[in-house]
Amino acid sequence: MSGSKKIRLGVNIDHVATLRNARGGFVPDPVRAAQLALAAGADGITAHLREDRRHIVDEDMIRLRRLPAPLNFEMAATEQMLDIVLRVKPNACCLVPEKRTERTTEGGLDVIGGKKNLIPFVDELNRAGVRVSLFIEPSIAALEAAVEIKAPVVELHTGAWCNALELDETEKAEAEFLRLREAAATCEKLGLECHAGHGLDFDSARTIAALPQIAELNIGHFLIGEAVFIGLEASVQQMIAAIAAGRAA
Ligand SMILES: CC(=O)[C@@H](O)[C@H](O)COP(=O)(O)O
Ligand SMILES: NCC(=O)COP(=O)(O)O
Repeated sequence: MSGSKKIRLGVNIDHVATLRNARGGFVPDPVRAAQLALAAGADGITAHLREDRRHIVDEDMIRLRRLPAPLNFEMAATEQMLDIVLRVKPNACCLVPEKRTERTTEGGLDVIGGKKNLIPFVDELNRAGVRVSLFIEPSIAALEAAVEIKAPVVELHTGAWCNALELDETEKAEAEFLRLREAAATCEKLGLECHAGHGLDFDSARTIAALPQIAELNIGHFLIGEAVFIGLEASVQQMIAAIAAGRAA
């Protein structure tokens, strides 16, 4: 697999909705953020319809789907979500674990314990023409389960690595990066398309972009936070430049 191919950037606009919901009402509008991100060069939009609707709500998904850009619909593997995703018909759907009390997605989907339920769930999405990815820990066992589940794509959870970098836990960060590197290489062997995301900033995105198997990065919280200081377009453009620099290194 060539590492020279451009990495797609999916901009996750969830936290524009977090800000909107803090006051109620309609502003700031995540759809406007999506339009700006696309104008700045993002390849697609990612949004997570959480079961508790803490940020993105159902109507946001319908409006995001009308944009002329790929929509990656993140959701828990529940019957209610399946019903919504089959109506919205996004280009892609990323299945993620959810816990009501978590502040953010704490780990990867339990693809080993949940295999029996995930096989028919993913089959239904595959048959509907929605490209499915599984948001998983960078572990070989999880990748092998993803193949059995017949998901064409996995998204490696980069949160543990990014947290270690942020806390200056050098040894842990190195160990987590090795896990990601090995998992990305295993994706290639198993025929899985490899995406990654969670907690990435300009530096970590540049570093992970050097892994030749990475085809797509989905990044949200940092970009929206940075937009407060430099604007969303500049934030997305700097991220695209960081990813391109990492890929070229
Ligand atoms: C799957 C995932 O973890 C993210 O896309 C997430 O939705 C970002 O926002 P929160 O985890 O804060 O809901
Ligand atoms: N799956 C995308 C994702 O997890 C985005 O996380 P973050 O960049 O908002 O931390």
